[in-house]
Order: sequence, then structure tokens, then C-alpha cells
Amino acid sequence: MAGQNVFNEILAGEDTFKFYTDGEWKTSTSGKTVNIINPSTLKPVFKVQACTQDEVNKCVDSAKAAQKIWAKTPLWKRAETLHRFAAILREHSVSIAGCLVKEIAKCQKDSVTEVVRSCDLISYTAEEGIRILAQGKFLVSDSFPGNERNKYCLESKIPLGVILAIPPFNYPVNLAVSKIAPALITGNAVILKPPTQGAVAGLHLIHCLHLAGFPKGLVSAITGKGSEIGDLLTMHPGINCISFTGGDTGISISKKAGMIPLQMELGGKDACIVLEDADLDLAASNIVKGGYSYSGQRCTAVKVVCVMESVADTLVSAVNEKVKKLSVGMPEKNCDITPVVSESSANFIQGLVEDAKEKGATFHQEWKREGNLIWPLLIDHVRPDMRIAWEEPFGPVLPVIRIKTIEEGIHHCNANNFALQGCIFTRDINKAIMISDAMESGTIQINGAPARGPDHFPFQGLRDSGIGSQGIINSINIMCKVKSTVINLPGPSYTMG
Ligand SMILES: NC(=O)c1ccc[n+]([C@@H]2O[C@H](COP(=O)([O-])OP(=O)(O)OC[C@H]3O[C@@H](n4cnc5c(N)ncnc54)[C@H](O)[C@@H]3O)[C@@H](O)[C@H]2O)c1
Repeated sequence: MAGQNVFNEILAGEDTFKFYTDGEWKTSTSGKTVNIINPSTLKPVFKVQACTQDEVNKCVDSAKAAQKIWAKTPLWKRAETLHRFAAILREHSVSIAGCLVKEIAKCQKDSVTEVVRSCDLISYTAEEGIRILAQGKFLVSDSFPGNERNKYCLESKIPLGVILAIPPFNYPVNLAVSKIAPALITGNAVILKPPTQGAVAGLHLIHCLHLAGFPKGLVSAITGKGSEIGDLLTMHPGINCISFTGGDTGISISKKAGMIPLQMELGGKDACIVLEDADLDLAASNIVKGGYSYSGQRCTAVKVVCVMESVADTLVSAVNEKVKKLSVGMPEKNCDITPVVSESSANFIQGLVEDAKEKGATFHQEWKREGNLIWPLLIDHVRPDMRIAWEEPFGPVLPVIRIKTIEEGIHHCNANNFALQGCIFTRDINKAIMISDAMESGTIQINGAPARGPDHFPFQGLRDSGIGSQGIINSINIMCKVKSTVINLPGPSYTMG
């Protein structure tokens, strides 16, 4: 099984990939493909199938049938198959990372880290699933007023059915398995709709799953244009839950979806509040790591710094010193700053930068762009009338707002539609807790940059940043529903020990 050839089965020709349904790799009857553009070269690098509506319907039918069998598979066997999947994925982590480098311009070492982290996530989910699903609840009736102890209620967790998993481009492997693994351990079937950029890494991931021996039809991977098959998938009556990570598309999906559980993780504009008593070197390191890693294309990137005016000059110069040291170039060379995912994304970032420039922000570096490669920028003296104060650039440009009071920083965090994470730098833990309580965001980090993970931590956004919560335990729970069985005794019965 070792070696690259194991993936030959998923190829439909040189650099063209099949889709996966009913336990087999197939070409679409549409005869059409979708191009994946390498963000570094701006040239097509791979092609994936443009699946038809008929193919989507067939996937859903197969998933429904396979799920019935899977739900009757003992939990320990489901866990065992997931562990096998993790092991196979680990074996191929370097070659899958190679796809990420070409499709999303993530640097080689971070791409490997993403795949390895995903293997750990799958194994952890298998273990956590065994513990969570092994236990139910036993309730008795006499705790509620007016009742005797004549009813016993057995509560257990049962699968939902077919889960639709839609990850975004920036973590196409990790955010696929964070949906697939909890869905499978809980006895559900999964349909993966990978992002176009990142689809090929996603298909490799699915082939590892195929090799692990899951039942035919239980998992499928449908590729194609979101605009052509997106609505059909997200509004399909055969889908019982949608787990989506991405941008505003998630808002429209949530409005169109039927009466099914939704786990939506959307964008963020994570604010970093820096107080006068902060360890400014620690804050600067975290701002640079948080703001510029993977060229700022992370939902939990630091996306706006709100710093107390009295320490702003010191903080800004510490950040600038570190920005100077960031290497800029191609992902194959493991540069810190690599090309952003698409030309439209680079144009959008440029628009935000130009708006800030026109409105008088201070630039600490010169604006420089070659193709999709954008040099890191720290934009100072940003004011609320500038777009970059509120919008998510998803690029290596970071605005700094100088604040006179802590309340100004809290207000900036709470006035935004996004509310994913935020962070505070201070040496005063009491202040930190009180500011954290006042910041209306899904997670607040104290003296550390925003981050998703470790993957078993809860992870959620408020307002336009999401619905529900992720993290291994929460994902397992969201992908089940509660079923209860009530035993009605002929008369009250009190256990005597
Ligand atoms: N909160 C989080 O956990 C988290 C994590 C990573 C990224 N993000 C967010 O994701 C965004 C960047 O990712 P992106 O550009 O891939 O997001 P996106 O919303 O453009 O796409 C996300 C996914 O939705 C699919 N899609 C597009 N149109 C669709 C439709 N009509 N129906 C069904 N699916 C459709 C895409 O193909 C992709 O797989 C940023 O806003 C970022 O903050 C959030």
C-alpha cells in the first residue's frame, strides 16, 4: 500500500481526479471538469469532476442505505475503522501535504502539520466517541412534582442520518476530518463537498478512508461548482445535518436549510486588546504569529489590534521588528508569507488597503504585490470609518486602532458582526477576566493569540460567526439526537439498595 501509486485509482487522467460514490471512484457523466488554479503560478494545476444533480441524488440514496448498516455496526468496530483510517492518512501525510502546497499555497511544513493534526483528531474522536456514546442517562419520575416513582426513562444518543460536510479552502483536510470523524463514530453517513481549492487534498483524504474499509456508500465526495450543486445539496431532503465552515455563504445556507441541525463556523474579525501593563514583547510575538501565519488566511487570525495609546508606539515598533523578519515567497520554500488563495482574494485585500490609505492610515511598510503574493503590512492609526477596521481581509495585512480607554476596545469587538474569538494582553488577571466577560465573542484568549484547538476544546462563533459549537466533544454531541425509552411500571417502585 505504501507509495504514491496507491492513489492511481482516483485519477481520471493526468492531473484530473474522479469523484467518490458508492465505494468507487468515477468520472462524472457531465463530461465537465472544474479547474483548480495554483495560487503561486496562477496556472491550472488540477481538475476535478463537475458532478451533476443526478449524481448528487444518487450519493444521497447510497448514503441513506449505507447508514442503516453502519448504525448497526458495534461502536468498538466503528472506532477501530476510524483508527485504521487515521493510520493510513498518516502514512500518506507528506504526499497529501504536497497537494495543499499546490492548491492553496500553504507552506510545506504547515501542510504536513495540518495532515498529521488531522490524524490525531480522527483517533481522538474515535476514543472520545467510545466514551461519550457508551453512556446514556437513567431518570426516574418522582423528582417531578405530583409523580410517584413508577416511570423509568432510558436516554441514549442515536445518529442523525446523513451529514453534509462542507469545509473551507484554508484547512481542507483538517476541517473535513473535524466533520467526518464525529459523524462516523456516531453512526452517521457523510457526504463531503470539498472546497474547489483544496479539493484534491480532500479526495486523497477520502481515498485513505476508502482503504480503511468503511461500508460502500457510507462516505462520498462530490465535487463541482458550489453555485451548481450547492443548493441541491444544502436543501436536499435526504440531508439530516449540515456541518459547514466558511464565509458568508454559510449565512445563506442557514436561511435555506430545512429543519435540521446546523453546525456553522463562519468568518471572524478577532480583536486583540493590549493594555498598558501588558508584556509587550509577548503581545507582539502573538500578534505577528496570530496575524500573519498562513498569510492571515485563518478564521482565528488576529484581524484588528486595539492598543492603549500610551503603549502603542512601543508595541507597534516591536511588531514591526518582527514583521521585518518574515520571509516572503513560495510555499515550496516554506516561506512565512505565501500567495493568497486567489486573484479575487488578492484584489479584495488591495481594495481594503487602498481604502485605508485614502482615508489617512499610517503604513509601516510599503504596499507590495506580485500576482497573489502580498507583502506583510501593518496599518496604523486605523479609524472606524475605514473598511479594514471591520472587514475580514483574509490576507497578511493587519490594522491597528489606538484606543484611549478599555471600553473603546470592548466596543470595537462587540460592534462587529463577527464574533469568533478575541484576545487580551495584560498582567492583571482580574482585569483580563472582566474584559473577557464583556467581550461578546465565542472564545477569548488571555495572553495568547486566538486559535482553534487543541481540537478537543470547544470552538464557536457568536452573531454572524456561527451557529453551534465545534471541537471534538461538541461535534460528537451535535451529530446525535437523543432518544428515550420510558418503562411504565404497574405501580410505584422505590429501590431499597
Ligand atoms: N469559523 C471557522 O471555524 C472558520 C475556519 C476556517 C475558515 N473560516 C472562514 O472561511 C472563509 C474562507 O473560506 P472560503 O473562502 O473557502 O469560504 P466560502 O464560504 O467561500 O466557501 C466555503 C465552502 O462552501 C462551499 N460553497 C460555496 N458556495 C456554496 C453553496 N452555494 N452551497 C454549498 N456550498 C458552497 C465552497 O465550495 C467551500 O467548500 C473565511 O471567511 C474564514 O474566516 C471559518
